Order: sequence, then C-alpha cells, then structure tokens
Amino acid sequence: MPAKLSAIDTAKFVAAKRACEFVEDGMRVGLGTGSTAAWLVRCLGELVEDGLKITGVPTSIRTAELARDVGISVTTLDEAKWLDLTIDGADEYDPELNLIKGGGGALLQEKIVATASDRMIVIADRTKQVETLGAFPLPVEVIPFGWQTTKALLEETIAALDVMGDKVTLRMDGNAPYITDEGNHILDLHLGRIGNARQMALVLNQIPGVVENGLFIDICDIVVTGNGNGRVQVKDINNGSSSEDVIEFDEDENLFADLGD
Ligand SMILES: O=C[C@H](O)[C@H](O)[C@H](O)COP(=O)(O)O
Repeated sequence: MPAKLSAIDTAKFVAAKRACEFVEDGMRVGLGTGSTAAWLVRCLGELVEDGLKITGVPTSIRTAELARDVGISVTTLDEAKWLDLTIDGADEYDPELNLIKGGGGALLQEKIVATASDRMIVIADRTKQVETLGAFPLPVEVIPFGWQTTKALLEETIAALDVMGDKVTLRMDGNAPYITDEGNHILDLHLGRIGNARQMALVLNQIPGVVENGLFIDICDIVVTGNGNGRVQVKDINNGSSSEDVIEFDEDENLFADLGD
C-alpha cells in the first residue's frame, strides 16, 4: 500500500494534473525534467492509457526513460520540429514569469525545447515563487575544456553586474564534476539577487565556454502553482488572467507515490 503523499508532492501532483488539461489529442508536447515534471509525465501516462494520443519530446535521458515506462510515445525535437506545448518545472519564477531552471542539470535541452514550442507552461509548488530571481543558484552550462578559465571570466563578469553575491561553484556528482546529458559541466552562480535578469542572461552567453544559462526570459507563458491542500492557481502572462481551482483526486492516484524521481 503506497504511503500518503506529502504536502509538497501533493502540490507538485495537482499542478501537473491541472497542466494536463492544456494537452489535447494529437499534440506534440515537450516533457520537462525534474521531480515536478516527473509527476506530469506520470499523469500524461495515465491519460495515454485512457486513449490520449500525443507525441512527447523529452528534455533529458531521465525523462525519456520515464515517458517510455508510462507508455508515452517519444521522439526527438529534430523529428518533431515544432511543438504545441512544453510543460516543465522551475527552480524559481518571478511575477513576469521569468525563470531560473537547471537545478537538475537539464537546462540546455529544456531551453531549446521550450523555445521551440508555441507555449511553455511551468508547473511548480509555491516555494518556487519569488519577487526577484537569484536566491536559487543560477546554473550555467559550460564545456569541460578550459572550464576554470570560463569560471574566472564568469566571476569577473558578474562582479560588474547588479547582484548581491559573486561566488561560482563547480557542480559535483560525488567526487567528480557533474556531467550533463550533453557532456558538459555546470557552474552554479550564487548571486542572491539578480537585479537585471534580462541583461544577465544576454551577458553570460557572450562568455567563451558558456553553452547556455538557466535564465528563461520571456519564454514561459503560463505558471500553474500547486498547493498541499489540492488548490491550484493558473497565471497566464499573455492575457494577464489568473484563476484558481481545486483539483479533486482519488487517494488511489497515490499509486505514483512510490515511483520517486
Ligand atoms: O534541470 C532541471 C530542471 O530545470 C527542473 O525543472 C528544475 O530544476 C525544477 O526541478 P524540481 O521540479 O525537481 O524542483
């Protein structure tokens, strides 16, 4: 008998379940990465089992494996070419729905996939909502060659920008540097507060060795925020609308609880 969901998992689950309402038969859907996106993939898997026909474009090896496990037909972005919708988690979102992503190391594929979609929907629990981005360390994907030089250049660059902190750390996986699905490293920028996220996103990508940064500016259209009590808020930045629902779910849906991420 699976354990009852924690409040945080309930929040992620109801956000994912609400976001599934945007998915229609025949859509090509970008599938995000991370613990919240994993709920989405499981929920979509249930709908596929009930007859929904979609093609998923995963943003990581992990998501591709989970999507296949739950019966979603997956393809590559190059095959799909353009997507109707991408649904993904985030590490932070601000009132303009600008994001920090990449806490799980998948920012590069996530940004490419989201940018190749008509709409991007972020699913999140309330802890991801911030007034100003930057408390969550900003991930920057860099190529392994000369990464220490890239780190020094990043330190120099951020010192000249409107931020609170300036520490840059190499993300580790045990005793070795973390390796992304694209074979790169991640440098995490501990900025505290990013005064001008738009400027930062542009400037970081000018540094040789930087492949991409985790700031998603003007990419996200809708945020679905879940709460531990089953309530969800849907905010659409394009039409300024905001609505609230309660997601009813059967305790039996806790069948997902032991899947983890
Ligand atoms: O690289 C990972 C992604 O950007 C995730 O979507 C992000 O880190 C949020 O992950 P989670 O839903 O596990 O908090």
